[in-house]
Amino acid sequence: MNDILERLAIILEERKNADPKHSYVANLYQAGQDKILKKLGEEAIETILAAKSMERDAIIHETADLWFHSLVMLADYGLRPEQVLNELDRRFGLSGLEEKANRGKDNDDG
Ligand SMILES: N=c1c2ncn([C@@H]3O[C@H](COP(=O)(O)OP(=O)(O)OP(=O)(O)O)[C@@H](O)[C@H]3O)c2ncn1[C@@H]1O[C@H](COP(=O)(O)O)[C@@H](O)[C@H]1O
Repeated sequence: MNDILERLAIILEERKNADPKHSYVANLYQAGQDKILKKLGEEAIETILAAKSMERDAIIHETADLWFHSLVMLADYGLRPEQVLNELDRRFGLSGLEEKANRGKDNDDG
């Protein structure tokens, strides 16, 4: 399995001590949480627009930007991609419909 998410996470940690003049990621950290979240929102919108355009290369490019900025957001919060992958792994095989129905039961109980 490709380990690019983990390799990127290591770089993103290192960039916490890098010079913003020489690093896009260090620049984002310096600009702060609101800037990181703004970029994440922009990339989400650009991904949607690419999907609407139905241009496959654009969809891949914009989704990569979205995933990358999600990793920056996670790193900013001290979280690692492995934790998200573990959550997806935990959900694997559990139907979204089933999960939603169980959520309803939990609400009825409480
Ligand atoms: N994967 C990426 C990556 N994907 C996208 N980007 C940058 O994310 C930005 C996307 O912003 P936009 O497309 O909105 O373009 P923009 O107009 O330049 O952005 P703004 O001026 O609006 O902020 C661009 O500057 C891209 O270069 C990335 N920058 C870095 N990485 C990885 O992060 C590592 C560390 O990067 P540095 O910290 O710059 O060394 C690199 O070695 C790469 O592996």
